[in-house]
Amino acid sequence: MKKIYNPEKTSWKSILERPTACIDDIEETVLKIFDEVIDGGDEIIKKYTTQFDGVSLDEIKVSIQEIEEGIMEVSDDLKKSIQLAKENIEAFHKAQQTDTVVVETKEGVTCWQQKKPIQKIGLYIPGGTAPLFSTILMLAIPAVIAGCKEIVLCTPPDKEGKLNPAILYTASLCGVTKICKVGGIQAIAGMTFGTETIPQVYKIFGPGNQYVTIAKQLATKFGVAIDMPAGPSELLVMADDTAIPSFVASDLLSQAEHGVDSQVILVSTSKEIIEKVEREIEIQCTVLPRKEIAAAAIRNSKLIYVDSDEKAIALINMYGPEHFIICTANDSFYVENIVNAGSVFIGNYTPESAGDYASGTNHTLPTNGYAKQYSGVNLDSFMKAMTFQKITKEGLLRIGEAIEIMAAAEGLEAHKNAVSLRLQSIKSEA
Ligand SMILES: NC(=O)c1ccc[n+]([C@@H]2O[C@H](COP(=O)([O-])OP(=O)(O)OC[C@H]3O[C@@H](n4cnc5c(N)ncnc54)[C@H](O)[C@@H]3O)[C@@H](O)[C@H]2O)c1
Ligand SMILES: N[C@H](CO)Cc1c[nH]c[nH+]1
Ligand SMILES: [Zn+2]
Repeated sequence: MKKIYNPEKTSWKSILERPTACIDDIEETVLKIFDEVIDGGDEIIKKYTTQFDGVSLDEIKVSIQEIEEGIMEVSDDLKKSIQLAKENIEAFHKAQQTDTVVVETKEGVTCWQQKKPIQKIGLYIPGGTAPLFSTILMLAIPAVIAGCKEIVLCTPPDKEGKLNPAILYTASLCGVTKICKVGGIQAIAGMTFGTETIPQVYKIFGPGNQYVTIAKQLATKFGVAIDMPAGPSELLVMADDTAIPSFVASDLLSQAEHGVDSQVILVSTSKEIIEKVEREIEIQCTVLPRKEIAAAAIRNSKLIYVDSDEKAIALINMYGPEHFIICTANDSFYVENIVNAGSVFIGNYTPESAGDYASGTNHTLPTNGYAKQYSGVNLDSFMKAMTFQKITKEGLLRIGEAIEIMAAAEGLEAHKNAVSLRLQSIKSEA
């Protein structure tokens, strides 16, 4: 891990650099695959699945038999754990439902706003190096609460062309019926343009590696909406000398093991804590099954010493981490002053893994600094806020003249007429 003991001597830009590839590096490949999928549909999806996932698929859609067999393979312990997580995620996302907002802005002029579900959505579930069935909970649960009608799920197959049983169990538990064995850029192309098997959707959700994330971003040029750029995982821990080094190291490694392009950062006001955490990372990393991946991500990562909380928070807000853990005595300072982070974890006993799986919050979060302008997935992500209005004759008499004057000032005579004709009619009745 790169050690930075004096941020004043290093440019903040270089401190905050991320290892993710930039859009230009991948754009050409994505647009080529998009073009081919538009013309060739399922055949092209299968061709790229062979190229990138190393498997030749007979069928893209998972059959009912495959789902039933998968469900039987999942242990009771895992089923119970998934159900506990589901309860918490459901409770937290149900509580995000809002009532219709109704306002009579002037007597006779009633405006209201009501949320309506997005009818057709696509869920991308990462599966390149680990089958992230927990992401199904994070996406399908709010989608069902919102009332989305058509939910398609895409996730990469393994080398035998199969999906992990826990993916099949969780999808079926959450009410997803159409599951496609396709990942990467080709999955995003399928859901953006539609193929014989994969339905075209209005909005694509879900995290993924750089290929998936950049494909999602480019897909928006073709009319589909996306939740946000949710790419390689990140964690920033702020620790003072009340932090527990082994806990901090375990949190940093938890996000480092996601992928070689993940990045984890420790910011601390204690040089001693930095040294201890660094040693703990070395010890804990060696026994991890994914130690090569974690070690590669750790090489992208940084240990930063700062001499004040004010400097620390300025740096953290400039970085905008996906996950932010606060392990300091004065945690309220950071809670009050953090403005750019996807999800915040407070105290020595709030591991980031809790939010990844089971506390109730959503783990699909903005990365790469996008926490500055995007929220993580939440119930509203699956809905549109539609507005309605109803105006009585009396109401139009109250606001009509203002509309006429404004329309005339914009030089839009037809707009003015739409009011004037009605006002004349009302006045002639009186
Ligand atoms: N931000 C979030 O909310 C969040 C949540 C969970 C996971 N993640 C991230 O999701 C990612 C999951 O990555 P993953 O790779 O395990 O699974 P993935 O499903 O995102 O990607 C796998 C796919 O990438 C494609 N691919 C691989 N190499 C390619 C190449 N050279 N060219 C074109 N396509 C290629 C393949 O088609 C493969 O199916 C990790 O980076 C993890 O950190 C982020
Ligand atoms: N930490 C990931 C989001 O960056 C989510 C996840 C799923 N499974 C384990 N972790
Ligand atoms: Zn994780």
